[in-house]
Amino acid sequence: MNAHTGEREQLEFQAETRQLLDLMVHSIYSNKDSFLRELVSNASDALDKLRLAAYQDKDLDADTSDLHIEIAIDKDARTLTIRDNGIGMSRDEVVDLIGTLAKSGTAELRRKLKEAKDAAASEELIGQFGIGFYSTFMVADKVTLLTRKAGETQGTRWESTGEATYTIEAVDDAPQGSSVTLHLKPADADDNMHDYTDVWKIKELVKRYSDFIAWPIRMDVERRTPATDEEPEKVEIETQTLNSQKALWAKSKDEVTDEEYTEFYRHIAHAWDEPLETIPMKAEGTFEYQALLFIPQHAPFDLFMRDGKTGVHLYVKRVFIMDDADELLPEYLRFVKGVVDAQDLSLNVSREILQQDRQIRAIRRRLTKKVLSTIVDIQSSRPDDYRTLWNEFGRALKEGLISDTDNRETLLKISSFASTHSADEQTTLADYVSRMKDDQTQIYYAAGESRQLLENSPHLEAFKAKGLEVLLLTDPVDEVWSAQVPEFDGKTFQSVAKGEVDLDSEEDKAAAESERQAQEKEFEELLGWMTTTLDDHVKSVRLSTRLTTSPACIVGDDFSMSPALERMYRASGQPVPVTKRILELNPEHPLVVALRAAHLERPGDEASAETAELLYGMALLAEGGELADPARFTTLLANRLSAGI
Ligand SMILES: Nc1ncnc2c1ncn2[C@@H]1O[C@H](COP(=O)(O)OP(=O)(O)OP(=O)(O)O)[C@@H](O)[C@H]1O
Repeated sequence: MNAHTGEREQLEFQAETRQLLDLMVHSIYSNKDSFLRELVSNASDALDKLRLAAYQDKDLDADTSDLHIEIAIDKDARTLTIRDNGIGMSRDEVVDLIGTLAKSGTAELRRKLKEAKDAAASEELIGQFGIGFYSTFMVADKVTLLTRKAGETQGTRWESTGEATYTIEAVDDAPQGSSVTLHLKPADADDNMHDYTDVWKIKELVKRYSDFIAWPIRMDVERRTPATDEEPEKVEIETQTLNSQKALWAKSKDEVTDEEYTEFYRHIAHAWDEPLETIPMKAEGTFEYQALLFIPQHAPFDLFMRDGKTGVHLYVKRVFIMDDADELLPEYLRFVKGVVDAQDLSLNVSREILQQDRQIRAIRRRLTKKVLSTIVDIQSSRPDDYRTLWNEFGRALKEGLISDTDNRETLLKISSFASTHSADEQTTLADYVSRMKDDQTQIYYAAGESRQLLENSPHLEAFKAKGLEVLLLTDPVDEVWSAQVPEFDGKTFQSVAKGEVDLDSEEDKAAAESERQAQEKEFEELLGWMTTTLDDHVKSVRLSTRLTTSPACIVGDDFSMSPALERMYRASGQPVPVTKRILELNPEHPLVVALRAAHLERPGDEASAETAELLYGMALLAEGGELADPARFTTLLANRLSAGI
């Protein structure tokens, strides 16, 4: 749609945006000052983008001679304007970026905000999602955005009161870049709403939130010379630069305050919370670079989304090159935010070049090791922070167990898992090993969809009876790493649902073995017959050493895929052949004993075949599996029950 100057259109906000705006207007967030940080942050990004665009496209018709941010106050009109001469936005971009919430996950944010009971909970959520431009409606009852994209001639004016609609019109004389004018609500000290037309307040906020911004933030300030006997009062306007523009990553840790680090983190990560840990790094020598990394306190909502963002920005000699430089850290550390400033790369380095660059690979190795060793330190010295970190990012870190064999040992060390040892505390592998029984040689684990399902699964019966601790793994990624990681501290990982388990202690072994042989003989006929009868469903039927109370369970081969993993692959659209597993029977269970007797007495009896099939179905249900034909199962069950009554 093309509009010309004078044609003002009224458009509606997308429903989700409207609700989010509503929350902003009625201001659930107590730190109202932060709108300024958001606007300055956006302006700074726009300047970064323009510098880069001009560098990459020599023909771009843009003015890059004095890139800066300007803040203007109009006390009489009660407006505050934040202006930049950066990249600007086209009309379509304004509609897309400002009129709709293009971000995925917005619906989720809204739902969670509704559930959030108090301001603290809301703030936490905003920290997770970020609300950027919309934060202006916390302090303004009308916002005007005037913008012109660098290289284009026509500008756009957008205006809204934060209600259902906004207006948009084309303008001919807009300067390059964007200016956002806030028509301020009345100041209200009780509601943390300061007077944002107060020069000192603005100076203080810029200093506090945006001092490190690399571009000058300027403001015209009145300078009054008091009247003397000879001269009347003189009022001059002086343009001041409010920020020091110092790159924090180039400073050593003791030169920077925690507040400065926090504000920088918020700028770089588009976050509203505080970092859990700040990691400054400096490398001199062959590859010179500085890095400043942050581990957040909260996982972003898109941590597990396909197009989720990675967090490290690349600079070359202080010049912003790209955000989301995903070559700088492995994917499993995508929650780490920050910047890397490399000295020896070319300014027009592309993503493709990054992938092959030796220096980048060396930086990536160093950063990875540093982040992991930092987590090791947090684990040993700040248990509460470690728990937060693991709860938020453990699932991502466990992906590293699969992809990063170089750091596997460290990753195993920092991992924690639920276990049968405690109902609410997770355990490290080292702690598990310290509790192992004298003759225990393996680390046992059960993998599945929920703790409850695993705890009650027949697979765990003998482990429980013998007091053996079992890790309870419920993340999809657990199924994958546990099958690939060979060992921890010399102990192999053994699934309770795979292979044959031998839980007898050394002294009991001989007795158990001879009893087993006797039982094998006794049940030989039944097992052979059941294997044939259930041929469509299972690979074989055998006696179990893991059951104490259930009649039967189903187990996989040592290397077969578990049913949960099969379902996961199928859900993601990958074809997976059906693997037949093994049905194990509990030779002590009355039902199994009776079935053996019935089969011997009346071979070929339909009732025995039905009972065999029911046993298989029950074992499947007990592990949380799904019946292929539930209607048939219920019919068989009804038959058997009525025959018994
Ligand atoms: N001053 C500006 N100049 C150019 N583009 C801008 C400017 N301000 C905002 N934008 C565009 O609008 C988009 C949305 O801005 P908004 O502040 O809502 O979110 P954000 O900065 O992307 O992320 P966050 O919500 O985490 O702050 C930006 O990504 C940017 O593309």
